[in-house]
Amino acid sequence: VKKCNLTGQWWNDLGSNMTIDEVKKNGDFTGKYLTAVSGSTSNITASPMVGSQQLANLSQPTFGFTVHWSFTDSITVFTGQCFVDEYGKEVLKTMWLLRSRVENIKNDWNATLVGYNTFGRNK
Ligand SMILES: O=C(CCCC[C@@H]1SC[C@@H]2NC(=O)N[C@@H]21)Nc1ccc([N+](=O)[O-])cc1
Repeated sequence: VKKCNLTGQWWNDLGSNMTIDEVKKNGDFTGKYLTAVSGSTSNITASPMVGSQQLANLSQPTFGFTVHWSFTDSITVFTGQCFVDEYGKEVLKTMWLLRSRVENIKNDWNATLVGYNTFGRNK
């Protein structure tokens, strides 16, 4: 049976590193996210994340998680699915929304970035 266990270390195409702690019986998990890139001038530090995954069929689960950036006033939500590729490698295909704080509601239109990241088990 193909299996994608989210627990452990992941690296994405930007070089960011994420560590997911044990996945609880209800699918919830916590972890730490160290981004390799930032649009903020602050020094990058590790940030806490919380998330959850589907448990229905343990094969190739969908999931989501939220990163509460510790160094700048913004939040990113990721959502995606874990796949096992033809070589048996686990791959996380994700899309994200990055919401930055803006001073004025007039700037709300310009406050959310969207993108995608692929994560693997090696740097
Ligand atoms: O920079 C930030 C917080 C860090 C975001 C990293 C993003 S999350 C999606 C993508 N995948 C990664 O692994 N890393 C990137 N916040 C921010 C950005 C821009 C501004 N801004 O004012 O332009 C303010 C805060």
